[in-house]
Amino acid sequence: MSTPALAARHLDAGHGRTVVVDDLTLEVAPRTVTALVGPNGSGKSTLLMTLARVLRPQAGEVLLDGSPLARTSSVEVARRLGVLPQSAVVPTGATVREVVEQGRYPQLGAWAMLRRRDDTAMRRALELTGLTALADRRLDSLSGGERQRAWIAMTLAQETGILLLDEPTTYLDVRHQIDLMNLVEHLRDDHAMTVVMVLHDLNQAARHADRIVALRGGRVRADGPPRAVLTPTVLREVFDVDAVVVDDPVTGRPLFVSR
Ligand SMILES: Nc1ncnc2c1ncn2[C@@H]1O[C@H](COP(=O)(O)OP(=O)(O)OP(=O)(O)O)[C@@H](O)[C@H]1O
Repeated sequence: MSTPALAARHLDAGHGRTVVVDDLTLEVAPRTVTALVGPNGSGKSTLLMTLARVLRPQAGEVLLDGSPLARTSSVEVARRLGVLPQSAVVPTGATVREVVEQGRYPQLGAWAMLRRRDDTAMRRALELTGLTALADRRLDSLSGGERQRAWIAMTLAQETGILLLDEPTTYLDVRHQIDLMNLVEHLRDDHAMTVVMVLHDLNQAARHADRIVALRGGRVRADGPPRAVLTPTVLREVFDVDAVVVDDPVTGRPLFVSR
């Protein structure tokens, strides 16, 4: 396998002294989409935020393109890794355009030449999230879904090779959920990006991810392609759900239906 885009080695992660993620080892191949799933409190966000260096590992290490994340500069991390956290503080008065522009800060260099690229990156991020018409609206005047799309646009404007998304479809109506999942696949296929995202919708994970990692109690309980993870046994063991798994009539991927 080529150097993993991201790797966790014997990672312990948590909050204060509480260990949430316990001795976790994981390698994420470049140009893949990985879905992290698991019950509430199983450690998905804690893991994602530790991979993003928002949280410091309690033990073990995270590698970004093979190099220790802890020894990579903050600017370099921000250039290579975009993060959409579960909740973000809405800046009072800021417009969508201003928020998305913040995504460009890590890329800003001393050369004025870069401005053109910034404009292009911002325009593209607004277009991809369907926010062009709302660019001058204040973020605090938007609906929950529009605001969520603005955060996603900010993350996209960063133009990183890796995206870590925590429940990106939260607040989105079904049309925008589909658009976002298609966008994730487009970023992988046409822009060689690596995406790790926390999802609660298992059918969405099965449909759009190459790999599903199921956590419970801070440990990996199942890991593999959707067909290997979305099984009645895993659904029972990880989620306490009694379910049947059928073939999605559109994609042929596994689709679960609870009993
Ligand atoms: N800031 C914090 N301080 C202390 N404990 C925390 C903090 N954030 C999360 N936890 C605890 O860590 C554990 C794992 O939380 P985490 O948010 O990683 O789970 P999750 O799988 O993402 O859950 P959910 O599906 O509910 O979003 C939970 O028991 C939670 O209460």
